[in-house]
Amino acid sequence: MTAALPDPLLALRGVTLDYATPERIVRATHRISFDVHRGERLVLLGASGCGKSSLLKAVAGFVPPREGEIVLDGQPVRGPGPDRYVVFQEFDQLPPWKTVRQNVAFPLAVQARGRRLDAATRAARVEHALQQVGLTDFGDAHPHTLSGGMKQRVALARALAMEPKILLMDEPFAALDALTRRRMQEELLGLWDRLRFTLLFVTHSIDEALMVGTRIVVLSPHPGRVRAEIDAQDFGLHSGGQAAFQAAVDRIHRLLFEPLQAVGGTPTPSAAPRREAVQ
Ligand SMILES: Nc1ncnc2c1ncn2[C@@H]1O[C@H](COP(=O)(O)OP(=O)(O)OP(=O)(O)O)[C@@H](O)[C@H]1O
Repeated sequence: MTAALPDPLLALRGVTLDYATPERIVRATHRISFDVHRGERLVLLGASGCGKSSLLKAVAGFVPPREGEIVLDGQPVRGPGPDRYVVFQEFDQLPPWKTVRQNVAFPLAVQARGRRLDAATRAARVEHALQQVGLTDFGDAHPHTLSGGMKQRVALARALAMEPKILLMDEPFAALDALTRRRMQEELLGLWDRLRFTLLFVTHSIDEALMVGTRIVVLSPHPGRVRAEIDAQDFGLHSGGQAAFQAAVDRIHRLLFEPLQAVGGTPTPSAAPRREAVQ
């Protein structure tokens, strides 16, 4: 007997996203379906323009689907909400005049205007978030005195203080040099090891997808369709030189850039995505 999978935390069902421009309708994604389970690090991987950011915005509630639905913890997504937190490339954009503690408290204070969150609860959440990311001793420091990795931890503490059900990250490390990017990935995975938050992470780097994700949804070029789902649990930051890792990179490269027939798929728009382990 096979054990039933638990209900997904996040489910996208046939999500088509369109943008109306004065000249025409731009289709960003076509009938995208995938699940994200609790504690999973799901990566959306695809070439520029395949609709990754649009999907993230739709999950965040900023772009309504043209068709299909997005369900978070059993509730249809109808707009933005505190149960989802988007971590932008903000590590260097923390207001420099605010201390670390004030930076972490800020989104919570903004959100509290619409909700009943008293000051004591907010302060407790801030301290807890600082402790979760190991920055308790730096609460009174200002961002310019911190390393890049510590700034990322501040950004994540801001998110954790909001207690969202899922963290959404859109190419957070794209603008960084290779060494810094690597350090940031280490910080992120180190925190995940301790806290096991649920992460939906967008990238166009195959290596990053394999290292950061426990599972990868590979999207075809514009408009994005699900091309394959890849199990990446066995890869991590230190898999780089391994033959199995290189084989996975090559396979995903083919999935991304070769016509569907060439990699053994069915060339219909509604083709079911391939679910495969690449090791
Ligand atoms: N506000 C908008 N108005 C019109 N078209 C848009 C808008 N936002 C995105 N698009 C179009 O939707 C498609 C998907 O864009 P999106 O930014 O989601 O792709 P992406 O995969 O995140 O790309 P990148 O990796 O370059 O950020 C593109 O063709 C883009 O031009």
